[in-house]
Amino acid sequence: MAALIRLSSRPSALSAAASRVAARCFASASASQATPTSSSAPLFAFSASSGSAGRKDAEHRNVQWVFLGCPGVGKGTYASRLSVLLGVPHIATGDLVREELSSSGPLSLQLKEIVNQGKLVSDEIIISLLSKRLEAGEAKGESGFILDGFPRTTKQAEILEGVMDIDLVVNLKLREDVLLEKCLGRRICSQCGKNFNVASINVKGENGKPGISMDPLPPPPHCMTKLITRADDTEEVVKERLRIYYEKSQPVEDFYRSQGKLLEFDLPGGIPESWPKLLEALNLDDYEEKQSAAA
Ligand SMILES: Nc1ncnc2c1ncn2[C@@H]1O[C@H](COP(=O)(O)OP(=O)(O)O)[C@@H](O)[C@H]1O
Repeated sequence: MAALIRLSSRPSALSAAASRVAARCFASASASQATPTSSSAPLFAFSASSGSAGRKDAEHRNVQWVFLGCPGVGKGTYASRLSVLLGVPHIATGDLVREELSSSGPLSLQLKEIVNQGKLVSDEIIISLLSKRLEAGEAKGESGFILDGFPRTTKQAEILEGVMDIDLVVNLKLREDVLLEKCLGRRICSQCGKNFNVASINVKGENGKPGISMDPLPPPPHCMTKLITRADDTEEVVKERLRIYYEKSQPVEDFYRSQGKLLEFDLPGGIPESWPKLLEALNLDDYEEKQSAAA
């Protein structure tokens, strides 16, 4: 599929946009009326595999993509790989929440209770954390982003749409029984922060659903003794997070589907099978080869 990735010809002005995101959120009355960017906004077609003219031009910004998908689907894994490939920051709101949790800031206790029950943090808090991250990024000269875990409610999507042009929304999909196993197998290195997975998944196909196998993603020896499990990766909490995803976050898929921005991607297996297929779906397969040849 020749996915043409459309970039706005407007410069990103992240800082201004970030402040507007926060302002929008707190002005709740206007938030629900935020108008989605029309497809007639000044856009130019950009084939991400054909030289990325837009990204070289100082006047234009880098990609602004969103990753959607249930807990455990692999948003973080694929968003972070793409961020390295495209040279854009990977911004995961779950990471921003966990950073806040591990600080002794005033929000920490309040957030801990919400997150450990598998509930969503309020739109106000999450947008304030995201705004701060975007502002810090802009100060460092960042352009573009791959958002992971945001937006998670239609209100968040409307607020974002009111201030930024999202080029593409990738919706990662996986069977629910596999999602649960993947969440329960997830481990994080408490020192380097990298994610691993000890689950070995081998589910047979049934009732028309294809089978799926995924090898564990083992940590290197130096991380082995420092592995921790997220407090919200217990069976009970993962089931609650999945329930909340279907209730609150699935409508976000419809929001972007109706704008023609949603790329549905069924993961065919683990990273070795899925990564090349995802690049193909994004029309980035050549891009990876060119990048490694240039390195
Ligand atoms: N956009 C958001 N809106 C509200 N809460 C969020 C958002 N992003 C993250 N969180 C909070 O942080 C927790 C962890 O998020 P994340 O790491 O993205 O988990 P998941 O593995 O469920 O995708 C969520 O369960 C939720 O409490």
